[in-house]
Amino acid sequence: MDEKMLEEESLKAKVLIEALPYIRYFSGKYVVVKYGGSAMLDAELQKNVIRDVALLKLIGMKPIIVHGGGKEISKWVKLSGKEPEFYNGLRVTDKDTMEIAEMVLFKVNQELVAMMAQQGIKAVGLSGKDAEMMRVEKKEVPGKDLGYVGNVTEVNTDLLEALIEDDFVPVISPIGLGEDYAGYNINADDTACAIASALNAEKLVFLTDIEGVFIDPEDKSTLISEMDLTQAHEFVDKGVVGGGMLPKLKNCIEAIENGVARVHILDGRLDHCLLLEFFTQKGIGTAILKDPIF
Ligand SMILES: Nc1ncnc2c1ncn2[C@@H]1O[C@H](COP(=O)(O)OP(=O)(O)O)[C@@H](O)[C@H]1O
Ligand SMILES: CC(=O)N[C@@H](CCC(=O)OP(=O)(O)O)C(=O)O
Repeated sequence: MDEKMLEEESLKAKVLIEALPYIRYFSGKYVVVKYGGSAMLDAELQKNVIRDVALLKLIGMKPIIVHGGGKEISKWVKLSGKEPEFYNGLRVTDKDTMEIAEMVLFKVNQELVAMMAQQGIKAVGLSGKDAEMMRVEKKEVPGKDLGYVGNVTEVNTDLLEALIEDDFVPVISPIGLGEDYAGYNINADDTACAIASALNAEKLVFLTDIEGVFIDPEDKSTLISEMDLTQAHEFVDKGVVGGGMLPKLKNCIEAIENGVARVHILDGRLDHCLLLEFFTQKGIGTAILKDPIF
């Protein structure tokens, strides 16, 4: 080996050593990864994300994937001749749209399951209907009927825990079982928050299409790398965050208040974002933590 090669190999060894305390800490713990549709840009990127999740599993963590697919659902709604409609970030879901959403989410789910298999990991695709895992009530908002949109009322973790105990990785789609036993469309961030809370997960990671939470999204120097609950509440109340980031940050707060130890918002378009977040001292994106940061 020449000197340059030796230097490169030694750098790899250093990376592994830096990862050691994190591997030890997270081993055996539940980590929920919310993989949003906006971060599923192409097959190569999806493969990288899935490979990272496979690695987390192989070194002893208990990962659970909750996926979205909003963009893909909108594509198929348009192909059916309708215009997708959203109200406060939630899809207005009539019966036909629900049928499309269930078909599309099943397809996305099974693609992710197959990609996990390609990495040698046994993954199982589930929706909230399986074993009544996620029960929902119809979401009521003043002045608008959202149709088949659900609020999670109960998560039954028995099936999840049994699967994980048997070494399977659950891949969950954001569909819940209604009081009328029909399928309901749930926002995927809400789904991830509900699952992570019910499992008391050590970590919940949102993979999205922006580097993290910004004070001003137009000014990249204003990225917040860590915030505590007080700051997160302030950001929501003072309207610092808007768009899709607002419900996401509210979910982060709810997850922490429900016992999830740490929540992260990362740019899922960045290659190996999960590894960079889990195994480096500085991490990437925005971390929301329970206790004040000194
Ligand atoms: N202060 C902010 N910091 C970061 N993102 C913000 C902020 N305010 C609004 N946003 C918007 O929130 C979006 C992320 O939410 P969303 O599109 O719902 O993601 P996903 O589809 O992954 O769930 C970003 O692309 C950005 O345009
Ligand atoms: C009620 C509601 O809005 N449901 C979402 C579910 C999918 C989702 O949230 O996907 P992303 O994470 O990719 O946005 C929808 O129909 O788009």
